[in-house]
Amino acid sequence: MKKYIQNHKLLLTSSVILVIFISITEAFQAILFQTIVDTATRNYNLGISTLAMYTIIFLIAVFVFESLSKISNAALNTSVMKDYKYSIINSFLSADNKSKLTSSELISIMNNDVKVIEDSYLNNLINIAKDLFLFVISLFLLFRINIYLTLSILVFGWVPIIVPQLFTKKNQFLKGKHLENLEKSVNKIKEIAQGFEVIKGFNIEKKIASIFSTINKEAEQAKFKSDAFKGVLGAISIVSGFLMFFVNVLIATYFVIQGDITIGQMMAAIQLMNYIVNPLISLSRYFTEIKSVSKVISNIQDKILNNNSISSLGKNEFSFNNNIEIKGLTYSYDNRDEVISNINYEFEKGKKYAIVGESGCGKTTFLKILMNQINDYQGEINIDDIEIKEIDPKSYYKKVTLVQQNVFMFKDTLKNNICLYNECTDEELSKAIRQSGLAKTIRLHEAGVETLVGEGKVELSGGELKRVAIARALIKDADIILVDEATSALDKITAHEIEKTLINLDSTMIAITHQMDETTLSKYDEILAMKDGKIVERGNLKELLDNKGHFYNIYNKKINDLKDEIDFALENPNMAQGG
Ligand SMILES: Nc1ncnc2c1ncn2[C@@H]1O[C@H](COP(=O)(O)OP(=O)(O)OP(=O)(O)O)[C@@H](O)[C@H]1O
Repeated sequence: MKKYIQNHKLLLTSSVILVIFISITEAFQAILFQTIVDTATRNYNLGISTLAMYTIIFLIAVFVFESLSKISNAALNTSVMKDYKYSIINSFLSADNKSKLTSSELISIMNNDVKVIEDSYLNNLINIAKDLFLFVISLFLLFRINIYLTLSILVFGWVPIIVPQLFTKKNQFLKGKHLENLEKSVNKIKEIAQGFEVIKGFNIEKKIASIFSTINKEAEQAKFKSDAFKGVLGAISIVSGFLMFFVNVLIATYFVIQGDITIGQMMAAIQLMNYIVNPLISLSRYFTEIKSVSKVISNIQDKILNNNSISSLGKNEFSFNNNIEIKGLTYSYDNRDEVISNINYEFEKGKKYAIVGESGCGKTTFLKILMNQINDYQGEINIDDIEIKEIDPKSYYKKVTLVQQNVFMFKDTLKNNICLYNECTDEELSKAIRQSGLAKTIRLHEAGVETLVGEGKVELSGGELKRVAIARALIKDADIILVDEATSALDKITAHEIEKTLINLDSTMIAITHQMDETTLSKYDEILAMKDGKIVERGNLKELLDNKGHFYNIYNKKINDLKDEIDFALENPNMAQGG
């Protein structure tokens, strides 16, 4: 956090200078007060107009310094928090997949933790500067009035500082619990918003509302405990402050009776005592709050800002002219069972490969490794003799693309969703639209490529989303397209069309497919049949069917499943239509 504040030295300096001026004007109020009272009690001989003029100067000074100080503080807050939030998002985007936070954790950090830091750290730093100056100036002025009063304050003044420090740990603990529960509550709210249709569709509104109610109750209770403890802590500070204040008022009264100070000086001393006592109370609170929020700051630092960026891994430029050679590729999540087990294979440039296999055999994991999303595997993956880990990920992602099962859409225009905020010419865009088969969709909407899509806007069908993903790959002129079940959740005709579109592209394509129809599969140069993390068979469709091995079994099972589906639909036309 210090680094972010230091980056705005000018604003920090102006904020500190302005609070010094505020402290001086506030302390001057005591002197003005003393002058007025001593004039009233005839110790001074000043006219009312002179006193009025002093008062007006004082009011103008307060207005100018207060407003300038607030503006400067706001500018400092805005600039520091802007940089801090940017760094968090930047670190989130540079993190590798393993150390990435979940979306709820990120939202919670950006909404809750950052706000706590702004309120309890940044604002308190300026408050500390202000109170410190007010304390020093007031002490100096009081010293000039009476040395014994000053000494008494210096002795008793530590009470309100020391007492709350005894409770810092408990305060930190309660604040931590509050944030922890708040995060759980945010997660649930997000789930409710995302799962709206499932909740309605299965009539579980009441159950979900009741689960939320429990989580929300816990969050509110944790907040209450933290606020209540903070309140009691504040009360303890205030009482210790009052104790010190009244002891000193009594001492001042004694000096007036003795004739050592005037009534005006006593009034000024009381005012100055306020300016000494109050900062002492506030300072201890500010320090306690800063200490408790430092845990939140170090948490953000550890969780996200200290993440190793994946861009620090490889340095070589990506180039693909020959082949991808895989040797002894083995991988297991968290050192458990092997999900990918000793794969040896060679993909050749320009060819189309289909990966088939039963659910859970490791197809997606294999693709994630090829996509450089997982890089703690054993074995080697060499692209034109350069190991993927040695290739600069930025240059890799320029030419390798993944068409995922779920295509994420930004709430923006179709054009921006295809070009993904990169410059792309009208010709490039039209070509990508034509080749991906999106032209019909775009013609349907009046605004064409400027049509707003995404949640709450035009929602694209499953097939159209897949076509957007293909258009993205075409726009970046990808050398390698990895496809993770591009046709899942699509009807047979659309699925067939999408797969046909992909097969007709020039790029090298490695696609997980569940399309067990002869027409599609026969178009692939090679089919890889996977089982238990291994490639157990390879060859073109005819070869694999002739082999009558693992692929043959999967293929036949799918065909039989399809036949059963058709028979069921014929026997139960109503149910089939409904489902
Ligand atoms: N992030 C993860 N952490 C731990 N285990 C995982 C993780 N992702 C996948 N697995 C496990 O690894 C195995 C292979 O999963 P993978 O998704 O690669 O299979 P798949 O063949 O693509 O399955 P499907 O066809 O159902 O998508 C499964 O047992 C799965 O539970």
